[in-house]
Amino acid sequence: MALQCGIVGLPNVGKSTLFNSLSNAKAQAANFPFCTIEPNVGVITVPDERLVNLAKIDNPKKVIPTTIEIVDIAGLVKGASKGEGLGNKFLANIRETDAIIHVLRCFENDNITHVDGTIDPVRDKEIIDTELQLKDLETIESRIAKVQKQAVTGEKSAKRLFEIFQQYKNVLEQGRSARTVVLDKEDRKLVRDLHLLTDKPVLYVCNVDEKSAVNGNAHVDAVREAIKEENAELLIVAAATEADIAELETYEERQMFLEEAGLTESGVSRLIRSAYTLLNLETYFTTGPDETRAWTYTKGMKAPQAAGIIHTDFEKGFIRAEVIKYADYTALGSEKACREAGKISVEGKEYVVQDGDIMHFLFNV
Ligand SMILES: Nc1ncnc2c1ncn2[C@@H]1O[C@H](COP(=O)(O)OP(=O)(O)OP(=O)(O)O)[C@@H](O)[C@H]1O
Ligand SMILES: [Mg+2]
Repeated sequence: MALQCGIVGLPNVGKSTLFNSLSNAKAQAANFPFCTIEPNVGVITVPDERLVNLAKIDNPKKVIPTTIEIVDIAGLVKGASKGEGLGNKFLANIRETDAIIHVLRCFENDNITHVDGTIDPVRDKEIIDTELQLKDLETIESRIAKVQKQAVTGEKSAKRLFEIFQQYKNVLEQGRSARTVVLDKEDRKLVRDLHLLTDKPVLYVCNVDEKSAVNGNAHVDAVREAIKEENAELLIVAAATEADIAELETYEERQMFLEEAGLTESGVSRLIRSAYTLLNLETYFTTGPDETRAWTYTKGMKAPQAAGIIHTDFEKGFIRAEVIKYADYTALGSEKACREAGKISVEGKEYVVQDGDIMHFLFNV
């Protein structure tokens, strides 16, 4: 299943415009608040030069990039956690995502309505954060009520859970996000089914005008200062410009347009790369005469789990993996040459897959 990133922000800040610049599925983007009600879902193929280079070597029948899903969600307003605006429905859409792309309006334009009258991305960010935190507080309070009894009489894990919930509650009550609570691996497992909104990794996208696409502006600086302690990524994107670029037919045209705007890489590529880092994702490849394909896995995964992404049987019946490094494959030009040069390593269940590995799994079922 593809990972999902949800685009959130106040109404009319450019969420659908950003969505349109990212995906081929088109959402309605217009200058009025609450233009989007039903979430728009788009699939983005992850651009990867290595996939192209491998395909050049093997010339397969099919080349399959890996994908992530982007969801354009309705705008959120103050009071959403209490059902204002599109309130709870909106929050349910966010709960289903793996990461949040938080769009902040950092462009001045008197013709585009701002629901709060002035351009102030730091205030906007706080409005959204507060709503998400209030919703999390509600979740945590109801969970605390449930484990309270067990925490006194029950097992050690229930006691620990109770402590962690209290920690979350304290943080949220101070107006901070759940992601500021740092847990070790064991504790993480305990709270796996909690799905707090403010625990999801977040990427801030400062939506600027075309002139500020490269260096940003004072609004961007203010956001950068405000998120300094959050351990979050910030990306400057001129969404309206990017959406125009995405409309162009050919790669050459798009490249020319980008250069005119002073950009070397499209916002789409930058955003996807950031989302990958944010979600702790890497890519391995499989390649041969039939198919060259990129697979997304979570950093640190061992060979059997990584094989399970292709098919659960690969994980269940895992025997071993043959691994070729991308650099060797492209330098030597074929699997045969790699074999002859001793560049294929045979790895077992404990092998930790590395970004760019070319994998061949052996399994029996
Ligand atoms: N960087 C930008 N510069 C100028 N105008 C922009 C920029 N980004 C978006 N806009 C304009 O802002 C308006 C609102 O954009 P959009 O519909 O994408 O907002 P939204 O956040 O999806 O709103 P809603 O929450 O109502 O769905 C549109 O007219 C769009 O063209
Ligand atoms: Mg919209």
